[in-house]
Amino acid sequence: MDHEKGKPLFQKVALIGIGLIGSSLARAIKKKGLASEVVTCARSEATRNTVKKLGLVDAVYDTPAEAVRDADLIILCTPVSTYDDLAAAMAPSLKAGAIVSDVGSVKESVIRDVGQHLPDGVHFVPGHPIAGTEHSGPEAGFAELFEGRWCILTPVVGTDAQAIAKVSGFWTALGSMVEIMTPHRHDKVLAITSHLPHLIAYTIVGTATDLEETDQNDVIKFSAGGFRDFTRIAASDPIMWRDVFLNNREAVLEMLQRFTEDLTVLQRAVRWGEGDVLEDLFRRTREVRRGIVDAHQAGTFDAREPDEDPKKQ
Ligand SMILES: NC(=O)c1ccc[n+]([C@@H]2O[C@H](COP(=O)([O-])OP(=O)(O)OC[C@H]3O[C@@H](n4cnc5c(N)ncnc54)[C@H](O)[C@@H]3O)[C@@H](O)[C@H]2O)c1
Ligand SMILES: O=C(O)C(=O)C[C@]1(C(=O)O)C=C[C@@H](O)C=C1
Repeated sequence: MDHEKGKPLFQKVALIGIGLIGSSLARAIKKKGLASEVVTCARSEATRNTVKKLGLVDAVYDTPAEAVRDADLIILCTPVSTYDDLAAAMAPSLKAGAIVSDVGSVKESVIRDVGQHLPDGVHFVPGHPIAGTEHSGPEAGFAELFEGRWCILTPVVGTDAQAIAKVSGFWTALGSMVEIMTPHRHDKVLAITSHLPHLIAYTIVGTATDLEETDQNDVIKFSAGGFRDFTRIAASDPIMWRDVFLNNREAVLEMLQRFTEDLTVLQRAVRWGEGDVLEDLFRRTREVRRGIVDAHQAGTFDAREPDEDPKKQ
């Protein structure tokens, strides 16, 4: 379903949560004219005032129930452990035919937590934009965040095809490329491509900061290259990531097990001076990186290099 320029895809969009992802959506929807009205809700008066000051939406409510009234599209944009309570709170106020979606970084638990509360006649099309930064809050968002990025949709079998097409058209209009997959596959793929890298970054930065004070000072002083890249990832929102690991436990543990075995092989190679083992792996991984860069250049992959993102410096 293509977005006809100048014609909104939805009358009213309600964003539940307005941090990095919610505020980026608000900015992008406004910029591209995808909705006649965009509203949100926030728990604290301070956040409501910030959102008003930034002019991100048409109205800011205190509760999700007020925000979703008459909305055609509702997108949950809070940490995934909040979804259960939020879905319960907003369910009685949803209009018939409304589409509920989300941006959560895990999908099986979200389908379980949200799906149980939605009334008949409301469509649920779970989503996950593979786009973000280490920053959080309403000031951190930007309208271009989703451009050239993948958005994965994980509707369950039997979901209304028109609702899926509308959500897919919405992300395409935001500049994303859309892929549909099962929630199980999503959680497994993201466990290795996103969740484990974050866990490793949190670990390595934690290990470095647990060193004796003199070593620690040098770590900070000389952190220009690889370590600095890890610190960017390890600066990501603690609550969001706590919730990811609590809600994708099995897939993360499976990937962590494989990772630990591979790390042990490398540990052994270092200990016994097995240069060929190290060189062989490093050659293979360099090819993976080159493949990703080539795919970027051919436009068949995530179109933007991370370094091009001004908010990530
Ligand atoms: N940050 C990323 O890189 C990224 C990328 C893709 C998807 N996601 C997903 O997007 C969602 C939001 O992440 P974010 O990066 O925007 O986080 P964020 O911390 O920037 O924003 C979350 C917002 O939700 C609000 N919030 C928390 N609990 C709430 C509640 N009970 N009711 C109302 N508001 C509440 C917070 O106050 C905050 O403003 C998460 O589910 C995350 O998994 C994040
Ligand atoms: O680029 C980053 O800073 C991100 O961490 C973004 C990233 C990722 O791991 O790729 C993080 C979490 C998401 O759910 C999707 C995207």
